Amino acid sequence: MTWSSTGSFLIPFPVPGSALTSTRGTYVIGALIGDGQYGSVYECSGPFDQVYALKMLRPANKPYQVVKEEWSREMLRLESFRHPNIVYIHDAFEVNYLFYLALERCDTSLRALLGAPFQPPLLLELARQLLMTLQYLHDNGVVHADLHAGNVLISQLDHRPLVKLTDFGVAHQLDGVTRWFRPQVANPKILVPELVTAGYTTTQSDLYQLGLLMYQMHTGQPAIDVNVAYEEITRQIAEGTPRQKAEALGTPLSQVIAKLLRRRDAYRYHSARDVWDDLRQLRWA
Ligand SMILES: Nc1ncnc2c1ncn2[C@@H]1O[C@H](COP(=O)(O)OP(=O)(O)OP(=O)(O)O)[C@@H](O)[C@H]1O
Repeated sequence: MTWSSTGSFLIPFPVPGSALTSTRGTYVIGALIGDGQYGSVYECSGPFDQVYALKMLRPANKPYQVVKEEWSREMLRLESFRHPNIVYIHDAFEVNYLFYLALERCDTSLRALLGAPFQPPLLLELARQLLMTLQYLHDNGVVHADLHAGNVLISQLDHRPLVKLTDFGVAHQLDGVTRWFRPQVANPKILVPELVTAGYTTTQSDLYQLGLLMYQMHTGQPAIDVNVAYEEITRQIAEGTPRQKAEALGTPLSQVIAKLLRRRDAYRYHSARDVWDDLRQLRWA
């Protein structure tokens, strides 16, 4: 049995075969799909034998009340969205001091597909769906702020790939302002220039993160080397290395990616819609 330390008490994590009951019925835990920084995701079977991805928020030594607030925020946010490219939430519940979200089970994540250059039609289709999703979020004043390849899930992989954006634990409601001043983040996967140099995030930060994803889909390589010290990562970002790498590619798509990766958020595309206006006109050799 796996044990977790949450401050003063030890709480057992669920194991395959165990059952968890919410007001909507019983969920039987299956295999662990994966672990992230803030959660563990299990395959599970729901009250009508449907398959879900059950995300358990990892207590990670945070006080009970803090974890509960994070879970509640993510649940309310997911419940408020109605978009075909945002992962669907079916249930949310607490069992034995642990918090769960029963989510639509997707086939894979973008992270699992990266490693070699994507064929242009696939890249364009994934970018189109991500742009449509970001425009929806930004129109509703929400910054995702955690747009890395592990959070871009994909369904119907064998048929017509359907993007499902997930993980709104960090997402922020801008409430009329354009900049969200926030504590520095430790996760190099989600750093953006304005956060590194001025301590804020904006809707255009999501476009920068999309630029990083598109660069990697286009080349098979990350635009930022994250296997180095944190200071070196922030230096690459502050000095504009990703944009320079994109420009050096010299392909039609690379010009769009380079504009997404501009250091100054004001010089990037102003909206996801503007990005698609350029992308749809690209001609591939
Ligand atoms: N609804 C889902 N369907 C299928 N797989 C999922 C689903 N949600 C998450 N996963 C997978 O579970 C794993 C863990 O996800 P989680 O969101 O906890 O962390 P992460 O995205 O890997 O990293 P981080 O915590 O840094 O964001 C990932 O491999 C992710 O692709």
